[in-house]
Amino acid sequence: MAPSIEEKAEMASACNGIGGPPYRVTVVGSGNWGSVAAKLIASNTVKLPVFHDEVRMWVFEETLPNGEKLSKAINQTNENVKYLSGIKLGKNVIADPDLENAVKEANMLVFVTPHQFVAGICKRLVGKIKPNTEAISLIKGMEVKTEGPCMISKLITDMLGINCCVLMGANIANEIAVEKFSEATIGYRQDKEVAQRWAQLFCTPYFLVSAVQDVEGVELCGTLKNVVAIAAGLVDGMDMGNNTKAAVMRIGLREMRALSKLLFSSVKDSTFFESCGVADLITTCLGGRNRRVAEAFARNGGKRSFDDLEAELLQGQKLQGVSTAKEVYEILSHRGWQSMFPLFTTVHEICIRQLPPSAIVEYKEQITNATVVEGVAPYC
Ligand SMILES: NC(=O)c1ccc[n+]([C@@H]2O[C@H](COP(=O)([O-])OP(=O)(O)OC[C@H]3O[C@@H](n4cnc5c(N)ncnc54)[C@H](O)[C@@H]3O)[C@@H](O)[C@H]2O)c1
Ligand SMILES: O=P(O)(O)OC[C@H](O)CO
Repeated sequence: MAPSIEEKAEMASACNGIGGPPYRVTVVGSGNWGSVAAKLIASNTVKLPVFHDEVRMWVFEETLPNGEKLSKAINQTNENVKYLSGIKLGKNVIADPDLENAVKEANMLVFVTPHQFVAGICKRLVGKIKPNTEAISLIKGMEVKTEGPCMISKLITDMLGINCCVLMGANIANEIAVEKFSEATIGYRQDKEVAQRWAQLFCTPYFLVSAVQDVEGVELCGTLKNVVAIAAGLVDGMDMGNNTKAAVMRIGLREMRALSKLLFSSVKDSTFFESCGVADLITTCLGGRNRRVAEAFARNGGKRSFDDLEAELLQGQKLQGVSTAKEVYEILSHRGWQSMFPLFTTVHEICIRQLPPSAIVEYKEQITNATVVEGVAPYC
């Protein structure tokens, strides 16, 4: 049985000497994964004395078809009726549509929104968060600025002046929501203790978390695999079979590793063998949303846009792969690296309908002739 509030306060006071649990968590985001993350976290905060029971979850407010506000519906039903219906989040999850109010007491912030919204959210949070707050980003994506790529964890650190770890992995949210076993990887910069606290917050018997000292490696794995997932979906949409899909995944993994290492020399090879690496690539290419929408795109012969298909098939959930392919393309073209990354380049050109879906395997000439990236064995 979970301890009572009084018992928790007593235990916390014994373990921190100041009375009351020292850590208070807010989840910034409430989409499909955001809601599952809140559920995972809430199941731990009620049990562990170092955390306040309550988990605030910031909701980007919207009006449901019945006229009700989403945040109110979540608090009444204890379910995110739009993004994760049928799953109880835990009574200690409180939906809050007021961003400032949601973060004002927290000293552990979990960022989990589609990557295109993070800069706007952080702008609103400047000067509004408590000193010594720690953050973790579950967001798979990056921004490209004039000076080059900026990972989301770095953007959070730069804009808010707080340390930011990352958590990525083979984590299709709907499967974790029904407590099917999976693993995840935390990437941390220096402070192992902070990483361990995040692991404590997320770990459950069905969600095992490990930590590696490689923020950029972990985050780039989570980000770049979405581009490969688009390629895998295109292959599925043209019924090209398992061998072709495996080939695309292998080439994609190779490009993920090569680009990550070119962008950040600190990235470790071993990171690609963690859950955030090859395992996430596999699950995304088998069962993710990027794969699914790309399959529909190819089945339509590229006649309907990704935006159109995303809106129809995902009902408000967001794809990350199409915008990431564009961001990667910007990096590659700025540096003249397109020929070294034929799969990434071709995915973008298909997404913008400059090339037909079938081009996903027609670029093999380029692969054969591709410049070999330092440290990466030749393609053929
Ligand atoms: N869903 C998964 O299985 C999964 C698993 C692991 C990681 N992720 C990553 O987590 C991140 C968040 O994904 P998700 O699945 O929780 O979200 P989602 O795609 O299910 O939902 C979209 C969210 O964006 C919000 N939104 C819409 N317009 C907005 C705006 N202008 N400003 C702020 N928010 C707005 C919506 O309210 C909703 O909460 C992504 O980077 C994704 O790649 C997702
Ligand atoms: O559904 P996707 O394609 O956004 O992928 C979900 C997760 O990132 C899988 O780990």
